[in-house]
Amino acid sequence: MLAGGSQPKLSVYVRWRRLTESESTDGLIDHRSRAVNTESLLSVSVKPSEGNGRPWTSPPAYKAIFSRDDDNATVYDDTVAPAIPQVLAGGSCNFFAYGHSGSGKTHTIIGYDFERDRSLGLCLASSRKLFEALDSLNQADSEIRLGIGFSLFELRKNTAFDLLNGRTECHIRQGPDGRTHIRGQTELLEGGKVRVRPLSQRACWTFEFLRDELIRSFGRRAVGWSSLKIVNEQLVEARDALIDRESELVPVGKRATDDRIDEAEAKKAECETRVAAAESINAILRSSRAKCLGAKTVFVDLAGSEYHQEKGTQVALMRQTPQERQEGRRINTDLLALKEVIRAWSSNQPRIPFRSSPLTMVLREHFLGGGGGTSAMIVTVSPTNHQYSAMLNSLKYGRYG
Ligand SMILES: Nc1ncnc2c1ncn2[C@@H]1O[C@H](COP(=O)(O)OP(=O)(O)OP(=O)(O)O)[C@@H](O)[C@H]1O
Repeated sequence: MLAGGSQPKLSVYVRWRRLTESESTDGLIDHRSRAVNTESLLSVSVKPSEGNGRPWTSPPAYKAIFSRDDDNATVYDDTVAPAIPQVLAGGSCNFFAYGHSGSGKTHTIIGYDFERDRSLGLCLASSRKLFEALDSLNQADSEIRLGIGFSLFELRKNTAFDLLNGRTECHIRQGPDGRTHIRGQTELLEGGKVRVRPLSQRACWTFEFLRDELIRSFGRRAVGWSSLKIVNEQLVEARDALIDRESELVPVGKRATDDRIDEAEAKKAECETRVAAAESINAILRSSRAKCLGAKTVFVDLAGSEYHQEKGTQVALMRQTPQERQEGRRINTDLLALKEVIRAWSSNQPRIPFRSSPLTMVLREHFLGGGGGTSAMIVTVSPTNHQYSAMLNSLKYGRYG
């Protein structure tokens, strides 16, 4: 690994993917990194070893470059480990993996080998460290029991799929409080009550339980299309309100007569309950002796960057069906919106365009709820010549951090 210096608001890292068994070492991209001085960020120069791709040199933009030989534990030590004290002090941190399909985003964020500690993805390595710290806090104070509330969902088009709850479809809405809410279906119950299911959050008290839940629910993601996965880990306490958010019983103001709920009343009741739930959670957060309670760590495994096109650029894609083209356009909109949000947020602009896409709406509170936390993007790239243009696209996206 090669490391640079200074601390921008979003740290950007580059990770070269290890070669797979079917890839030969011929035809590898020639790449070098350099820092102007020890304080500066690194600049990367790339050119294909054969073929006619143009050489390119980035401005100083990257905090560190991970080589093909660096494993997940090395990436964790440099990117997430420094943020753990911030999370334990109540801050919130965001980590994104950006890159073309097959470049190693899921390998980095989730991991594929759960038996070897050094292979755990960033979200599991982080929760393992957090559990070690929480165990000490729990032992030191018998009146508190801290754990991690974890949620996992996939974002496709305008819908979030709750992977902890059988891949239930959830809708992304902006509430009157300006915050984004991910809500499942509204069901009518007996006695004129409505159940509004928010995105599930599983309370975990041990690392092993969280890991097994993640492995089990991760298998429920859609296959065959490059999708976007978000893992959210929040520090919680074993008092009811935080854990019982999974089902909220809301009395409907007006009893339904012909099996149809008065929509306005249901919406009002939903809103009131949400406010009440938020207030009771806030009361717990305020009264708790644990200053880390409520801190969040978010890991985002972005969709394949080959769909990302800036105006005037052309990226060659395989032959696609109309449905794939439509989904590709949606991915492109999300990635472009995220880039604009990062750009505005990193340069402290007064207006950040969070409402431009469902992805940025969902990430809004994570960007704004920083509270002394860190944000980082790991740009994953393949070292082979035939993925030169996709690799270049990814490096260029990451230089704006
Ligand atoms: N740094 C690495 N070391 C070893 N194997 C890797 C590394 N990066 C990726 N791989 C392997 O390459 C394959 C593709 O990686 P991965 O599934 O993480 O790609 P991806 O970017 O998430 O792709 P997609 O966008 O299609 O989901 C996997 O088999 C993964 O284990």
